[in-house]
Formats: sequence, C-alpha cells, structure tokens
Amino acid sequence: MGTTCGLTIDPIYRYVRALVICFILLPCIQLSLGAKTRHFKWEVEYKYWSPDCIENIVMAINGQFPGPTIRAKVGDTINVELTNKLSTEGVVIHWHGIRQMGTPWADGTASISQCAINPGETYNYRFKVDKPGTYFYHGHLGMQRSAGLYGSLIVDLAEGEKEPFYYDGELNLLLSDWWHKNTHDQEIGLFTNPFRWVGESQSLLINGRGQYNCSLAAKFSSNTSISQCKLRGTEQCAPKILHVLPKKTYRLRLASATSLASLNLAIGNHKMLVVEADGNYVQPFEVDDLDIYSGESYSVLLTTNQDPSNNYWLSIGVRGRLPQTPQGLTILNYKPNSASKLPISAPPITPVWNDYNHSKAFTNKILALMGTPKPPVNHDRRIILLNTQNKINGYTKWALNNVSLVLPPTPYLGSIKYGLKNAFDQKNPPENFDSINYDVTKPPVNPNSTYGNGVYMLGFNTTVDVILQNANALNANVSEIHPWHLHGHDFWVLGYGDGKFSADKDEKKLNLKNPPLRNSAIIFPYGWTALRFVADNPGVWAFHCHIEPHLHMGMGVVFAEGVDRLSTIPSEGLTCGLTGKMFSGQKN
Ligand SMILES: O=C1O[C@H]([C@@H](O)CO)C(O)=C1O
Repeated sequence: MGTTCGLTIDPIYRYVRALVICFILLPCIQLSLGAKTRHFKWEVEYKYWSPDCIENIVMAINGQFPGPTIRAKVGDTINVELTNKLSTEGVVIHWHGIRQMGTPWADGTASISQCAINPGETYNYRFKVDKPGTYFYHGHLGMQRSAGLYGSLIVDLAEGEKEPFYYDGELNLLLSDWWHKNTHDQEIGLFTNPFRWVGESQSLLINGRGQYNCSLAAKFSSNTSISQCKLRGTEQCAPKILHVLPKKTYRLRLASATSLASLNLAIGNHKMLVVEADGNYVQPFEVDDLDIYSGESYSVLLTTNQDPSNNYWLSIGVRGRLPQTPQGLTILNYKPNSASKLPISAPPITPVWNDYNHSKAFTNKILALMGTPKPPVNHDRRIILLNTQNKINGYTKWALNNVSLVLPPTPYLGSIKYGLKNAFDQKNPPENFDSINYDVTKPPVNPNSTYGNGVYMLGFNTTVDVILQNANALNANVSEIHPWHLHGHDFWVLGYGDGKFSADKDEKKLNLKNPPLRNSAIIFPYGWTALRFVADNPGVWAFHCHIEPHLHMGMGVVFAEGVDRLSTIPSEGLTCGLTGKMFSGQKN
C-alpha cells in the first residue's frame, strides 16, 4: 500500500471507487436494464387484530396484517429498511424463495445469516430479485411466523418478456393458519416437560382473514350449532372476495405461510391448470383440487367458464393431520353478480386427511417445463437425513440422524467467515444413519438424541444429493408429513418413494429427465424424497421442516459453501455473539 502526503492511497482509492460504483455505475446499469431499486421503510409491531373475528394480537408491518405486498420486476433491487418496534424481542424477515445470490446476509435467518434485530434497531435488507414468480416473506425467529409476520412477494418478468401462458387478470392468495393461544404460550409449551403440543389451529386464513365463530357456508351445513356469518364486509375478518368477469382466464397466485397445516384448495365447479411451483414453471396440468404445503407457492390458471349467474366457493381444508379446523372460505364473485350472493351449493369437500394416494398423485404430476435447467447427472456427495421424533432429557424434540438443531448465539455466516471456532460445533454432523438396522416403520427403539449445531460444509460448486427419510414418530402408527425448505437455492426433486430409500433399487427410479426445480419438497409418511442441488451460492443456508413448531423443536440442518469467497459481510448484521465481541475489539 503506498502513501501520499501521509495518507494511504488505498482508502482514498477505495472511497472514490465506492462513490463511482454507487452513484454512477450501478444506476447506469440499472437504467439500461430498466431495473429499479424499490425502497420500503417497515416497522414491525404487535397490534390488536381480529383475523378470524376474535380479537387477538398479531405481528403487523406498518400497521397492516398480513404485511404489505411487495411487487417487483426481475432485476430489481429490493431495499427494506426494517425497524423493530417490538418492545421486548428481536426480529428478522426471510424472503422465502429468493436465492440471495451474492447477498447471503440478507436471507433473514436469525443465528444463521444475521443477528436478530434488537428492539428499536433497524436492519437494511438489500437484495436482487432474479427470477419471476410467486413468493412470500416471513419471520424466521422463534414462532414469529405463527404470530402473523408474513406477506406476499411477487416478481414479474422484466420489461418486454412474456410468460409461457396467457391470462387476463390476477388474484393473489396468501394462506395461513391461526391459533387463539398466543405464540409465547405455544412456544413455552413446546419447551416444557411434559410436552404441550400447539394442537390444531382454530382457523385457516385467506389473505389474513377467516371466520371462527360463524361460517360463510353455515346454511349448507348439517351442523346447526354454527351460525351463518353476518358480515358487513368492512370487518378485519370479512373474506377478501375474488372479483372476476365471466369468460376470462385468471392467474391465481397461491402461497402457504402456514405454521402447521398442509392444505387442499378447491374452487367449486372449476378446474385449475397448474403452471408454476415455487417460482419455477412446470408442465401445465389440470386439477380439481390442489395440495399446498407450508412454504410452497403455486400459480394456477382459472377460466371463468361456469354459469355466470352464480358465484362459487373457494375453499381450503386441512390435509395430513386429523382436521379439527373448519375450512377457510371465500367467494369467487362473477361480476356483475352481487358479492353477497351465496353460491347455490355447499363448498367443495376437502379430500380425507389421510388419503395420501390423492396427495401423491398430485405431487407426482409436478414436472419441469421444457427449457428448465436439468440436474447434473452425477452427485459428488449424498447426505441421508433420517427424520425422527425423539426425547432429550425427557423433552420432546425432532432430530436429523439423531441430532436436534439448537442454533448458536453467533450467526454462522460471521463465525465461518472469521474462523471463530468456538462459535459452533466443529464436527461434521452425521452423513447417514444406520439404515440396515433402523426400522422406519416402528417408533425409535432408543428415542434419545442429542442437541447439536454443526454445519454440513459443502464443497463449492459440488453437486449434493439429500435423501430425506421419514420414519415413525414416538407413538406407534404415526408418521407425519414434513414440508422441507432450502434457503439459498432451488433443488431438483428427483423422486419420492415409500419405505426406506435403497440406493440399489431406488437409484434407477430417480427422474433426471424433467424433475421440477423447487425450494420446498415434502416427505410423505413412512417415505423418502430425493433432492439434488449445486452448492454454488456462497453463504450459510438453513434447510429445515417448514412446520414452525417442528423447526423450533430442532428439525433442521445448516449447509455452508464458499463463505471464503465473500469479500466482505456487512457488520450491521453481526453485532451479537462472538462476532459482536470481535467487532467491539474484545477477545473471544
Ligand atoms: O411434533 C409434534 O408433536 C405432536 C405429537 O407428536 C405429540 O404430542 C404432533 O402432532 C407433532 O407434529
């Protein structure tokens, strides 16, 4: 480094370079591509709200529940200045489905990509949206998604680009589940011995709206104890009516932010054409109803080709768990009919909760649209993750290969970058389980497992296979659906199967021809799911069950790749734990 007049050249040069990049080059590049930076100032706070006609508290953004919808174009930069207005807890927001290429510190995962934002503090999420599609955002700390911290994020094609399908209009549905018990109470129950499970939700919400003490469809029900809702339409719990014109095609954007529920969505008398899954185009296929698991998103095309003198139901109902929650409902209003005109028959019946053949038939229809990138033919590494429900010192947990994840106080992104070896377990977590002796059809013989926070260090640009292996839970004859979500990447879903995965017999069944690219995939009860991805995005990435209480109980792992390639990580997100000490000059 040289000096001029006693000043080092390097800082001056860097300062000038930064000015040139920020104020001249970046705006020029953005202008030439028509891309924009979209600025948002958000404040997160608790607010009284009646999502299902019963007053409760929700996590609101700028006073809204659900949070504001972000709409951007491919190539745009999103800049959310998030201020934590909660009095006593931290907060983060994860941009679900956005891969954060080059900005892993904006992924919004507490303890992984950043420190939780303290009360009163502001964090700048700045990232590019590089792929069109239907996404959403949500809290990623404790049970803040269950508390209502979520909203939609929609990325349109860049100017001049065309979708591979046509539609006249668009409707956006963000689905969620809602409990009357507050999330602090839920959370403490999960960490109590004896265990107190959160139970099934009281309501299902469509765009943050449901009806608990009445039903829009009571008059069609044989249950006389439930009354017909009398809503003016201005209530927080009044359904968001879907206004359409006859003989048109609409794109319904669906995303599930549920904390627990797997849902089935149907529209009375209408078929739907599935065209997008998790921000990737799929080979279009027609369905009467669609399963959507927590963390998934879809676009379906709906043609309003039914009797225009009627309105129709849109319903969501619980799948995969014995439902104790009434269907969520709203109305597809064929204009110019009045929106308050009820459909002439009962809402669609949700398929029986444990009809897994129905779910599998739907899931197996999801294949990549031609032109979607294909997976590498071979993998460099295969990690097999056995999903089990366990006990640790009497506490009920979930574990992967017998390790139940407890996140460390220092975000991995910082501790890996700066080589802070005391920040987390340096041992590689187990790559496999004893697949010869473990009977996935029975409760674990030895249910005890251990806490851990080790990281799967992935070779940069290597091809990684993950086989998710489901098993029996602690109680006999119980195996649950788990929807798994990967941060920082899309993966190819190579296949699903029943029983224990066997490389000999199942390998040849994997689909390398047109597997869908997604960021979420489920494991069916007693089954396995095979995924493949390329570890090409420098950062530290969570991979976990998207059922929020399950993640909180340890059902996740952490992947890291290419962290050494990141030249700088903004210190703004690393002011806690050992990185916090490091930045304040203390010894760790
Ligand atoms: O994690 C869970 O715990 C309960 C049950 O297994 C024990 O109460 C349940 O249904 C889960 O999904």
